[in-house]
Amino acid sequence: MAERHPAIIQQVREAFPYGPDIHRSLDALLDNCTKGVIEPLSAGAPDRDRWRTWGLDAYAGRSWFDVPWLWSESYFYRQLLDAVGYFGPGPWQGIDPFRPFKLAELEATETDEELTALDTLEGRPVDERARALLHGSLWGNRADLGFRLSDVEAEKRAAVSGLVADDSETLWSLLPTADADTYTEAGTETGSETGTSIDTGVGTATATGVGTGTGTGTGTGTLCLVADNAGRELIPDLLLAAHLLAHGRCGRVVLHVKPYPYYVSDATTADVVDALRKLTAAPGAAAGHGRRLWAAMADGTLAVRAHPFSAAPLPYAAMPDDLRAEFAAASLTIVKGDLNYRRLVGDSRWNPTTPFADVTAYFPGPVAALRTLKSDVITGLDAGTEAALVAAEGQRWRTGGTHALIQVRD
Ligand SMILES: O=P(O)(O)OC[C@H]1O[C@](O)(CO)[C@@H](O)[C@@H]1O
Repeated sequence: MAERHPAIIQQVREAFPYGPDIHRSLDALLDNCTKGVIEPLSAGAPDRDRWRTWGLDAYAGRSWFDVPWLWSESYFYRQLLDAVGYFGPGPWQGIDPFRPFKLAELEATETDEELTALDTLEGRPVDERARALLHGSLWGNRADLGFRLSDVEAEKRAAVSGLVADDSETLWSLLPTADADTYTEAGTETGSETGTSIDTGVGTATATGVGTGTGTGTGTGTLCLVADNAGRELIPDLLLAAHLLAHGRCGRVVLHVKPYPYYVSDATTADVVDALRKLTAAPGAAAGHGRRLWAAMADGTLAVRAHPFSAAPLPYAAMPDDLRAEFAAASLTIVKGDLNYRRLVGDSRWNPTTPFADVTAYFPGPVAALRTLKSDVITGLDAGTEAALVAAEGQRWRTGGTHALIQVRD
């Protein structure tokens, strides 16, 4: 925090032609978050009461370094938005201070290369495509601009492809195909699926509302996908969603994004729009997926939610009743990324062999975590895996962003 938050303030300051008032507010925030104490929100702040119930009354007056890390980080982003006039009123209202960085990534050569790689996936057996898209979504989590700010070497370090935990078979079992006769997970395709591409069209999936998910194999259940970063993570998330809908593995996808810019690159509704526009404008297979996702938004089979709790400084165990009801009704909730993992299992230094099922027992329905490891929090490892990681790397495997996991509690 001592290094990353000043660096973020500097980058935002340089990215926009802000006027003197905003520069002064940024100066004040820099001073406050490095040397000062947590200050309450102004009386007129629309979310003041919410933050008070989230702990502001208890933490105001304390050093930023003296309260839970998750809380401090979340409040920093909230205060940064205040400093740049995001909550208005005024000319900078609603202007995402991280947008230039997100757009640069969306336009990067690497993003285009990843989209081109989709073409080679077309025509591959459907189970291979499903696995590739799941792994694309998983490893897309390396694309995290906030993390890279304080760890510039992160992107250059090679990913270790063997996962530290892999419950993907359980994940697939929670997303059964609509017609089990045409496709088996083992990779044998029979009947109409043989040789077809992903282009089967999302419209074939039955639209259902949140609350009708059953996970019984009808392919009509709801998948909640709790997104993390925009750009190079959100695009593969959307492509995975397109595949699951097209193959009747769920009838509806609800994409949970942040209600406002957060942790630099976290996805908001505007970023979903940018990602879909990027897909539809791309050459090759990507455009078709983009168009079908666009149509899925129109017919409701793909929905976006921006719940205030998605940017709360609290663990998911403290989720409000309406969100709990949504997750309870879903066939599966996929939770993306490192921060969401910290919120899912609790932001604690767990013994790494603590069962994932135990720490997520409170979650109201089946839940899967797809995450690259960027913080000390880890659960659900078997003792042999942990010992091998420690022998090879000391404790660096926990935070380097080179390892990944798929963990599921059904
Ligand atoms: O985008 P992700 O995967 O949630 O990563 C964010 C994580 O990176 C960090 O910035 C790195 O420590 C953490 O604050 C946070 O858990």
